[in-house]
Amino acid sequence: MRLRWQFIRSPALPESAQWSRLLGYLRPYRGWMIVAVVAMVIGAALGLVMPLAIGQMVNLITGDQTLPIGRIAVLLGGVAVGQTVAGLIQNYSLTFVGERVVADLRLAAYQHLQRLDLAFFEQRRTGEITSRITNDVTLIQSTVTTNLTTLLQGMIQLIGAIALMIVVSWQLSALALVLVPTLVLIAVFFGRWLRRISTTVQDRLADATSILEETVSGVRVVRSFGREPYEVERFRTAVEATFAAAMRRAWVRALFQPSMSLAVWATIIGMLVVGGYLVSTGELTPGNLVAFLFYAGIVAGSMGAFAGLFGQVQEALGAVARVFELLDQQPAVADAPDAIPLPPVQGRVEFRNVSFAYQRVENGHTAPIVLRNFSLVIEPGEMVALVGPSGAGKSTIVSLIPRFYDVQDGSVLIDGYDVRRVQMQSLRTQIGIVPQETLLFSGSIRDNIRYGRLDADDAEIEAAARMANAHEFICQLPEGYDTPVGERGVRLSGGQRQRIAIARAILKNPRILILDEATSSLDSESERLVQEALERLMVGRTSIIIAHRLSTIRRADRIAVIVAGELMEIGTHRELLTRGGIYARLYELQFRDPAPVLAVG
Ligand SMILES: Nc1ncnc2c1ncn2[C@@H]1O[C@H](COP(=O)(O)OP(=O)(O)OP(=O)(O)O)[C@@H](O)[C@H]1O
Repeated sequence: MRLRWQFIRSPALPESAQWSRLLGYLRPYRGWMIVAVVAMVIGAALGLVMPLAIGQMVNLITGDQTLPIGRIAVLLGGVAVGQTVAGLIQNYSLTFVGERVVADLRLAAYQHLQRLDLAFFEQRRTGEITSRITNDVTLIQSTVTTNLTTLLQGMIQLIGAIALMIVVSWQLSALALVLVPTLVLIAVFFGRWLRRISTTVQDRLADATSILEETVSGVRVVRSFGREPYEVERFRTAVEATFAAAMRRAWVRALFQPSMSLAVWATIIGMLVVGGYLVSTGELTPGNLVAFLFYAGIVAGSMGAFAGLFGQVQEALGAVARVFELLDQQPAVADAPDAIPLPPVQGRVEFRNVSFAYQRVENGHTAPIVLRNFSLVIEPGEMVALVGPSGAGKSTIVSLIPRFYDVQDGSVLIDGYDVRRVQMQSLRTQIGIVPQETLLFSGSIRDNIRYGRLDADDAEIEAAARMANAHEFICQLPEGYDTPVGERGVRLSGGQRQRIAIARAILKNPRILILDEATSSLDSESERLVQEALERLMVGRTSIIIAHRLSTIRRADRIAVIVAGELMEIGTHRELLTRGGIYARLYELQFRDPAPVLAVG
């Protein structure tokens, strides 16, 4: 199924504005474009000389010709060589411009993507975003280059050929004026029909592909429910639908070719009959008749090409609109124009009367408030554990510190600086995040740790890995630090990935640390290694932990109990227990429940 894009739509640009914007991308390469256009004009002009030369050759054979054969041969040879060279130059320069524009657009779109806020990514499917930067940009490539020049070339040839046809024989031209457009109309009719059916074939194929994708990535679900026969049946239905659509297309294609050749032959015969009559009356030389037929062919070819172009240009216009829409997407969270760099901080984090709701655009519903008048001050070097039921807003609270989202009310302050007043880069370099699930990028273990600080040398990486209790297991991998990880690399266990994340954070050396403790329990040895690494990491930093384990909570300087987006209690473990409130109840539950999880989330 194809979902519609859910971009926050800026008013769509009119087509002409999109064209001129697209042409803007050609501007840096106008030198190459000029070369291509000149080559194209020369090629088209030579193409128009060719029938004349062939006509002369025919006249020579039939004895109606005065030009010596040597001259004609040189002319024909020259035209052929000239056309080849012009074609070569045109192709190369056009490909160059096309590929450059694609590369520039892709880069611009990717750079823009990196500026967009997290909410943008959460509201869209990954495939849709990547498709804009890959498929849509590629579609544009042919428009900006080949299609534009084909149009230009076709026009030159069309006008030139019609003019020469009239010069050669006005009577035949009048006939052609009726016959050739009929031919083109037939081609256009079939072309449209074919395109419609082709779209259906593509849609059916996409249905089958999405079943394939879903069941490959969700193979565990399929197996665990024993749904293999069901999935095969689902796939079979989709494949058969594709087959049926493809056969309808085959039928139209099969009909297309003979009908077209019939129409072409009828046209040629018509012209030959009238032309033959004109030759017999001496009004036309045989060579001119041949030349005329060639020009008629060129006219038909150019008209057919225009018809084909129309569809392609429409398709490309859609792609252009989609790419520009992405480029025009404004980040909801961006540096203020007068943002200052955040100086190195001590690490005091303050939430001052914060109210927050996620802005969801697609349903038009008012987003529920997640945090209500939330205030909390965390002193430099302090370790605060956030606890509370699932969905209480713990992850939301920590995501406001690096300004992943902007608050609707109140403010988040770091060392007294409002996070909206400072440059995001300077803010985020001072914050380290160790998530529940660590994403490793494709590359080696070393590259993945270096992600914490790109200029770190090998010794620093190793030291960080040692502190994170990761050095030992890394050394046991087949290629040590150079072992590839990620999609096609080794698969690391949950505990190992966490220790890589900790090593990254150690290398980054941030003043403020955000930890989202993993909920899935590790085996006790792995747990001990992770805990030890975390403790080393937290020393001397402000740490905010979304805590799930009692051991972590006990160690915290203060525990903040969050329920439904509000701070219900705060204090040390002991204080909160003696208070006998929500925390005490949660703690009691903890003892009745053997799982070492306080906040289920
Ligand atoms: N990216 C998001 N977009 C929209 N709503 C969200 C988003 N993330 C969380 N929410 C909603 O905000 C509320 C708070 O979620 P949050 O993840 O902060 O809770 P939590 O206490 O961290 O829960 P858990 O322990 O289960 O992770 C929930 O109702 C959730 O549905």
